[in-house]
Amino acid sequence: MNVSHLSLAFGGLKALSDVTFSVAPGAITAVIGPNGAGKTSLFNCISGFYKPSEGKIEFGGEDITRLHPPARAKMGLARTFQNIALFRGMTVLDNIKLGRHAHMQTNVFDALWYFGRARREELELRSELERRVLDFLEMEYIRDHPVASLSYGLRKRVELARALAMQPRVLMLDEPVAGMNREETEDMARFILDAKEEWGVTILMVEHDMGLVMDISDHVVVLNFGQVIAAGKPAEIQNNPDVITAYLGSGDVGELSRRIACEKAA
Ligand SMILES: Nc1ncnc2c1ncn2[C@@H]1O[C@H](COP(=O)(O)OP(=O)(O)OP(=O)(O)O)[C@@H](O)[C@H]1O
Repeated sequence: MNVSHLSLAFGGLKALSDVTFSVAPGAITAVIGPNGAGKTSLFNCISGFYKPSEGKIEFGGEDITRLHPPARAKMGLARTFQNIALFRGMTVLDNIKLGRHAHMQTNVFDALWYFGRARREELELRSELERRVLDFLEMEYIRDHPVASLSYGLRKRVELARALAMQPRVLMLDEPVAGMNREETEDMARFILDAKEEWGVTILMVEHDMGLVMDISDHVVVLNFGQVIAAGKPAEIQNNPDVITAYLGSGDVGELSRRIACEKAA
């Protein structure tokens, strides 16, 4: 995926200015930056919820800048949300099944085309995939539990499962470990890495947890005031003076300096 010269304004406020970066296939790319830097705005432009005023987003060689979110999802762009967006009264499995709708045919001709054996085979394949996702995320034992009865960490995992069940080419994770305790964070880190390594999914994530970002990312893009101020490997980013300056005064600087101190001590 290539994002080029993307700009977005809310009235007089420039949320994004000339943002350019690439997401390498098969890698984990993280977008970081202090509060209000433009990370969520960037995610919303990429998934199609916001229309950028300038710039281009290419996905799999196609220009998707003007496509609606469902069309992008159909092309293999899946996302999770910062605040959990699940149907709380429904079971884990039913929530995961909702991911399939991105691939299901909706018009009459498509429905007729799929009628009968082909349709049944597709449904069987989907069930098999949902079973594999449940197994992969170690959630088989809660498949029939209502989402409302689950812990916060498990609910975040259901969101990941639903996105994976869309068989995405690129999975966008919006703050996947926000609000999680250490153990839940470690579990999620392992699942994200495995999604990349075992399922071959390309990952683009926004995350405040600097420890997670530095541990699992292949490439980090740093935003500040809507502009890219640095991009590179985690080790390069955490020693970049512009990044450290951008984080001064933000709540995340503590974690960043702790990481730098640990690297120096090692
Ligand atoms: N819908 C909106 N209307 C007006 N201004 C907005 C809107 N969404 C975001 N902004 C502004 O755009 C800027 C970038 O916000 P954004 O939410 O993208 O940053 P962020 O990096 O995701 O922040 P955080 O880490 O706090 O989630 C901020 O100044 C914010 O106030």
